[in-house]
Amino acid sequence: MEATSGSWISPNLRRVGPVLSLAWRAGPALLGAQSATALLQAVLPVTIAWLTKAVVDGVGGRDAGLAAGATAGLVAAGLMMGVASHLQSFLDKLGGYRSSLYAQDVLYQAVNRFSGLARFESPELQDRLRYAQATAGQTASRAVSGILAIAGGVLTTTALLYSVGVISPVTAAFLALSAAPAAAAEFMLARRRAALLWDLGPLERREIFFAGLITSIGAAKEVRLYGIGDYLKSRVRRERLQINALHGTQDRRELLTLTGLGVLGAVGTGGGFAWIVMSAINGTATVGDVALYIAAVGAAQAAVIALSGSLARTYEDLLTFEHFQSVVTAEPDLPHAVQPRPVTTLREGIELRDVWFRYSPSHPWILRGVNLWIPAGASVALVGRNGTGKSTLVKLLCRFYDPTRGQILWDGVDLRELDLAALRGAISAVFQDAMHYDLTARENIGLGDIDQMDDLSAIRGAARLSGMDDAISALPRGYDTLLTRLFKSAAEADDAATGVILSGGQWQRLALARAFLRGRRHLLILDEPSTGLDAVSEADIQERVRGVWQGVATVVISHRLSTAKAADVVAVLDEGQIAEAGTHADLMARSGIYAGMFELQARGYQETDAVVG
Ligand SMILES: Nc1ncnc2c1ncn2[C@@H]1O[C@H](COP(=O)(O)OP(=O)(O)OP(=O)(O)O)[C@@H](O)[C@H]1O
Repeated sequence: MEATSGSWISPNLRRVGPVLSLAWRAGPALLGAQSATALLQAVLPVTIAWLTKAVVDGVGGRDAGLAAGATAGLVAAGLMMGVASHLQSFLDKLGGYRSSLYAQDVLYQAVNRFSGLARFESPELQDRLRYAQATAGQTASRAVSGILAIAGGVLTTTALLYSVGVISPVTAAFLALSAAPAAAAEFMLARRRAALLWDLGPLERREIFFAGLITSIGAAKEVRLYGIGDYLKSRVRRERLQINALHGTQDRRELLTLTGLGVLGAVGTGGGFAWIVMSAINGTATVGDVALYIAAVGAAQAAVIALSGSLARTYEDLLTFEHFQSVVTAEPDLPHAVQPRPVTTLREGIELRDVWFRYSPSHPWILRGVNLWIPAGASVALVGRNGTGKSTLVKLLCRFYDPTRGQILWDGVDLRELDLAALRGAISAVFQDAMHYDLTARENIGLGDIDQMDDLSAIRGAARLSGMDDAISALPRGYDTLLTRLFKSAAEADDAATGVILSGGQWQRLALARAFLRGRRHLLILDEPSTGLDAVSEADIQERVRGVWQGVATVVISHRLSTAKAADVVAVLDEGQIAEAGTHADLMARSGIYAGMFELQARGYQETDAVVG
């Protein structure tokens, strides 16, 4: 990472442009006002130092006009100073609201552009996303304020040094001696702090994960039954101890550096003071010059402290902003066709031609030369043991990943050449790990086709097909009932009206309703659609699915071979390849893997009357 590499000033300067550009796009007038106020705040301390000299010289030289004019100027400058600092913090806050809204839009738009899944599985991206979200929240606006403060601080310090230099170059040298190392050291410390931030990333993510298990409702049952609360607490503690140790090292480094700098600063300002006093006694400087020095030292020390603080914070913010930039400027995760071809109604079918796939070069091969034909209008059941790659195969059909080798052809056209959004629009799916949205029943179904979100009759129609209409209608607020107990809608004043929790089978039916709402698309994917359903419900759902999607190419994954039996073609995935494919009758006649599995299940039913999954 750059924070630990050799040249670090220029990368930071390069980051300044994008930060300012973001603030500019979020609100140009506001950025202008922030800059003007920062400039005013930068010149006021120098003006005050010179006015102080003029007052003292005016009083010493009995020049009433000079003393009165400079005093009036001092009062006005003091007034402006008071107003400017409050105005600055007000404008910084306004700028913060604007740029965080803008940055949030840009960030989530960029994340929505990740069309595949691989990026979400990268720990590095997860860390970057966390920092990018922080940036979208506050970091960008803090960086803007910081950049303006640094520019102002540099201006103030330079002008003060110059002012002191005009009356005594040696004194100015003493003052610089006290200021320059402090600024340089803050840079160095900020750089280390930024590197620390990156090292803390994985530790903090693990800490959040374990802490989340202790507090989440999802894990509460197992945590209590297995008695693992203390174990999880110790994992949180272990991560926190490591985080604290890293912080402690940095804190000790800062203590030593800043103490050394404090001593150096005192020597510098003390030396300068001694020099200017001696000069005044010798008659080579005026009493006003001594006053200027005292005012300048005070202002310079305040400016350097503020500048050092701004440098440190802004350096960290700029580095965090780098993560935001890397996310929003990331290349597409799946190559996009230059001239994407439209997705036409599936006429012939989908062909998997020698498809090889692994999740990354360091992962094992999951699919090893799969050849499969999914005819238009027919249903294909994909069966096989756990972990043989059935869900992986359907993820490739949705183009969440591209095959590592081989091709998937939609009526002869490679999926990579098709318009990706149109391809996704042509597919309806119920995934094995279907989402439970902590939203209302209406929204849970409406998300299947966002255009119909407000069409209650369409939503009810989908729920009726999945057998959920009665159950939803009986909920406290019908279709507007929250299906979670985590939130409370604004309208709900009492506890009795808060959300409900559905059963596993009801959630599964809701996922089916979401797919039903999409209506007939060109390809239907059902990955374990009967998970959590009792045998009667399963048969009922199968019937309904057939009714709606008769004639639509369907891929169904099921461990219940009664579902497979009903399909036009059964394909057995084994060791990364299609080991057998044909009708149920063909495969039974072949007495191979499928026939063995089917007979085992059938025997289970006969002997125990139970379902063997
Ligand atoms: N995102 C991923 N990254 C790395 N490996 C993965 C990923 N998803 C799945 N795998 C691995 O790929 C293999 C196939 O998984 P997949 O979910 O496709 O199997 P499956 O046949 O659907 O299994 P099941 O019948 O249990 O649902 C498994 O070994 C799994 O660990």
